[in-house]
Amino acid sequence: MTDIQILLIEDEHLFAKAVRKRLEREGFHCHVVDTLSAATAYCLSQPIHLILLDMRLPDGSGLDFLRDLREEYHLDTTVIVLTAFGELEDAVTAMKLHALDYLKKPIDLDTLVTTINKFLDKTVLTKQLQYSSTASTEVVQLLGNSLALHKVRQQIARISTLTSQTENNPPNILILGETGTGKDVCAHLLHHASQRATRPFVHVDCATLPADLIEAELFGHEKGAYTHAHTTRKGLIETAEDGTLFLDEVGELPLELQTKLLAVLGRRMVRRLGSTQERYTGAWFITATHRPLMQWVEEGKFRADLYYRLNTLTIELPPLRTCDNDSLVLAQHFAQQTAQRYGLPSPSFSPELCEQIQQAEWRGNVRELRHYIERAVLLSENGSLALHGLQTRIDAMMPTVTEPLTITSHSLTLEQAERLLIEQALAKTAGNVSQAARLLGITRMALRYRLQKHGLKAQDNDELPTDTD
Ligand SMILES: Nc1ncnc2c1ncn2[C@@H]1O[C@H](COP(=O)(O)OP(=O)(O)OP(=O)(O)O)[C@@H](O)[C@H]1O
Repeated sequence: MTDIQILLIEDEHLFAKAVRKRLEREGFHCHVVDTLSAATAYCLSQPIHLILLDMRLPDGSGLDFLRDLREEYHLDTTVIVLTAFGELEDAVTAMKLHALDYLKKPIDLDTLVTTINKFLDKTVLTKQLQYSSTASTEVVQLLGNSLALHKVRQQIARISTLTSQTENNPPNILILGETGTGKDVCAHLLHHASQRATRPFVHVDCATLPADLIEAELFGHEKGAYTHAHTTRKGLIETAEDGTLFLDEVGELPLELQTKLLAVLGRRMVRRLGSTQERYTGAWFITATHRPLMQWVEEGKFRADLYYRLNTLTIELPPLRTCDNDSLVLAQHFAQQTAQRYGLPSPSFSPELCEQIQQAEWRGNVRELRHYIERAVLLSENGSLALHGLQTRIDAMMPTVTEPLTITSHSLTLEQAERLLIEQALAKTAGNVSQAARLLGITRMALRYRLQKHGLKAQDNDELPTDTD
């Protein structure tokens, strides 16, 4: 990663996710917000090199934001405007407000990256970009001490043993998991541990490719196959050769393409659009999705036969909140890594910070934790990590008390109130001690102590042995 910080202001979540992933692959840091108010708060608190600004946001117009940025906050951050069809006038106004460029939607991600790189070429950031092209090849790992992560690493190792000994087509792998849990990392690890490590690894993000282009992108086309096919081009399946084709967000594939993909997996033959010739593909198919694919099969949104074909083997990445203590292990790793990268003093974690990191929900999983920690390290003084924001996040997750507690002659004792709250928390979390502890704002250890004190029992469905608290 470079230290180039990009802020994407966009409320189309799938598109935003695709852009963010692509930019991260290029070695940039990308933070996404979906409202102008969040964007303003972010711009005023974080160093940003570039803003990608959508014109229509739920709480106002991108132009007003740009005007405020320049005239009220006097920020000259470079802005690239993303406009939809018919918003050309807005683009012109944006240029007058010193936007660097505008790109028309649907945005081609290659063009977006080229535009960003052109901007970087022109600035003093060039050096940092050169650093990124070497750093982006940094070895990726799935870190974490939890049992759940350990199981994932074991699965990867088992598949690697299988695939490192044979030239035959390895089994298709389906990687499942919430956003930010490490599905990309997992796909790369599988590729690098296989016999194919030195061959192509082609990453296709099915959520990014526009529906009308995706078929030509995947299968390629002959010259003249359709209006804009001016040359013959091979598709991404062919480009993967006998390496790996990683179909990310495979749940987003339109149904008719699911049928075509099923045929490729069955017969291992690909035919370019407009061609009669079939070509063999020896690519290893790894797919990933954050969607509940099985449920989608039941709802008719995803082909059952393709689902079963894709998940010869399934790897399920656990959400960070179910991997006790991993958030802290990862936080310390990311903090150390960031400090080293920027030549900062080794960060120190106070006991309160450790506790807060462990109690936070991390809905965006490892990605969110990583970004939070990287920011905290960059903003910290003398290596002592700042807590800004995290406490607010935790407070926001705590249930709000709508009625003030009052003492009456027949009210509960403190002891009884505590027991009642614990019982309610356990009922809410179906007996899960970790989740109940989070709800109550105490550590798992503290909750266990209180459970014992009140003679309460909880269903222990946690991942780790209790002494790891
Ligand atoms: N266990 C882990 N150890 C170290 N880094 C991790 C781990 N899991 C994820 N990361 C890091 O978190 C970030 C997000 O990971 P990744 O892109 O693989 O997630 P993802 O599941 O593919 O997300 P999405 O569904 O949004 O595509 C990356 O920077 C990755 O290196």
